[in-house]
Amino acid sequence: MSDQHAQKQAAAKAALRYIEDDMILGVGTGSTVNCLIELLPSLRLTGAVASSQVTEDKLRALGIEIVDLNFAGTLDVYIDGADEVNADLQLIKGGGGALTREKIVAAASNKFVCMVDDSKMVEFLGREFPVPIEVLPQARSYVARQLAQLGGEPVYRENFVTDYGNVILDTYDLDVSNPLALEQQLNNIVGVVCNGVFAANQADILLKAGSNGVKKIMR
Ligand SMILES: O=C[C@H](O)[C@H](O)[C@H](O)COP(=O)(O)O
Repeated sequence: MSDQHAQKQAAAKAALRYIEDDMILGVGTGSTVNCLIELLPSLRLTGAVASSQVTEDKLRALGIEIVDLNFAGTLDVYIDGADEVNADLQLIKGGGGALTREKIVAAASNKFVCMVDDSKMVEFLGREFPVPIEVLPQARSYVARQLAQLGGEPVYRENFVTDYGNVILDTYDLDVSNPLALEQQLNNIVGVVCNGVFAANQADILLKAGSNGVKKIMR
């Protein structure tokens, strides 16, 4: 087992304290969340709102009831990972392509608990990891030109279709110095469904796992 995997498991274990009996839990997507999903059968959940088809399938396989967000109301807690996190608990997400459904569930939750290993912490978002942008297929080329005008370098994610039937432009070199402003600016491009900057829906609590254990950071 790699150190990094052990750290993901430690972060997932630490996240259990935010889950209460009879809760409908918002569940994210990715390898860190997969460590959490393995622990869920021992809990007494009413059900879960899944942030992707992949997560939904994993939860179902473990016998966890899937709840449609439209019938769940506001969730108490959403737990997910991230691709990059800055000191203000703003995030880049969407490496697995689930950003839109993830942002919806995060927005519909009172508390967003984010679990990461040390490697995800950055001083500046977007310097290494590109910003994933979900785009309506027909608008792909137009949106790519708009992103280039903003100084970005969009790369079409080949052989990938989102849960909503859209495509992803992984965009390098965007200026993410003001994440909230960039998030809004990207949303304003016609044809963009959602972008992977989570500034308006940043994490409330960060569980950061490192070689010395899991540190809790509050917003
Ligand atoms: O679309 C995928 C999600 O945003 C994931 O939460 C993110 O990519 C982190 O995944 P992992 O825990 O595998 O690093």
